Amino acid sequence: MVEMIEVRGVSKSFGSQQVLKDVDFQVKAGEIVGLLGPNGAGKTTVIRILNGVIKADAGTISIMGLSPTQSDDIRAISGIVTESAGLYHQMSGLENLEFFAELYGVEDNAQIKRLLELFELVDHQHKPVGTYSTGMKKRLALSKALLHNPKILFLDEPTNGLDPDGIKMVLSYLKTYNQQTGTTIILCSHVLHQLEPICDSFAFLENKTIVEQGSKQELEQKYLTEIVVSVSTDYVPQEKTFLGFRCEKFENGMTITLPSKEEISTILKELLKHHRVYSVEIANNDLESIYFKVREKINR
Ligand SMILES: Nc1ncnc2c1ncn2[C@@H]1O[C@H](COP(=O)(O)OP(=O)(O)OP(=O)(O)O)[C@@H](O)[C@H]1O
Repeated sequence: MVEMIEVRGVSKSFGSQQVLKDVDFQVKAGEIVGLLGPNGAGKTTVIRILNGVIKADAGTISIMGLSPTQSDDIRAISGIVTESAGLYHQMSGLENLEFFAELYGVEDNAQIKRLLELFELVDHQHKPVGTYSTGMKKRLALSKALLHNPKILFLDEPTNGLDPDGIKMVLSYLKTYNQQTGTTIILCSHVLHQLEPICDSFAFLENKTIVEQGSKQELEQKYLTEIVVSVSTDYVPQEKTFLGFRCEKFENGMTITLPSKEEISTILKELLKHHRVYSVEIANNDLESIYFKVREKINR
């Protein structure tokens, strides 16, 4: 995959407050990248700089070979969804899309119909947007951002305000859209576990800079120095170790701490000689656990 976005040494201050310092990251074409960090870390600021809404104080940025200062060209190849979706509430969903399609010079008449179908808004297209649920508004805002078939989609906290069903729905639409069209998607959020299933890679923004970037597999390899395996079994450990590995009992089983995944089969073989095993799960390889490891390392 080729680099779609290349950010090098970007810094930004608002007055005397430095928000970004030497930010580096890359995004490959067709990837879904999660830009993750706590509240106030500067995620929105990064998105606004990439879009040319505000200017960086230092550093270089290339978006498909363009600089964010070429804002018209950037707008032509990208779409953005922010918290304030910029929809007209007194107009219907369809009228909103027709209005913005004309504004963006979208000539493909079938595009609105396609998006209404993709985001399951056909039945609601004639209702005023003011009567839409938060989830429907998000889906309409996504449709609006995708009217001109952008190559890159920027999403600022796309799941904010949604209930669990709404979150699942919006994220699965995004994944489907990415797979169907190959559109590169950058989304920022402070809710790590939500983005884990849909992102190909992650960039962690902390202490004003990107402290780590990589795919889940790359991050696991780098940060998971031990594996905690949760085993549901009828075996009840009497000791604090099992086959020499640290273990702890819980109601229907035990957790065992192993130096690597390789030892999982060793402990299972031994257990299955005399006991039943109902499930085996790695308990510490979720994105949140890895993120805590990254933070531990940088704050050391
Ligand atoms: N236009 C501005 N003028 C002054 N300060 C600003 C401006 N925009 C952002 N900031 C400050 O920059 C910091 C980073 O803000 P930003 O919105 O980029 O963070 P964020 O990571 O997106 O946060 P959140 O997760 O809460 O949305 C905050 O301290 C914020 O107050």
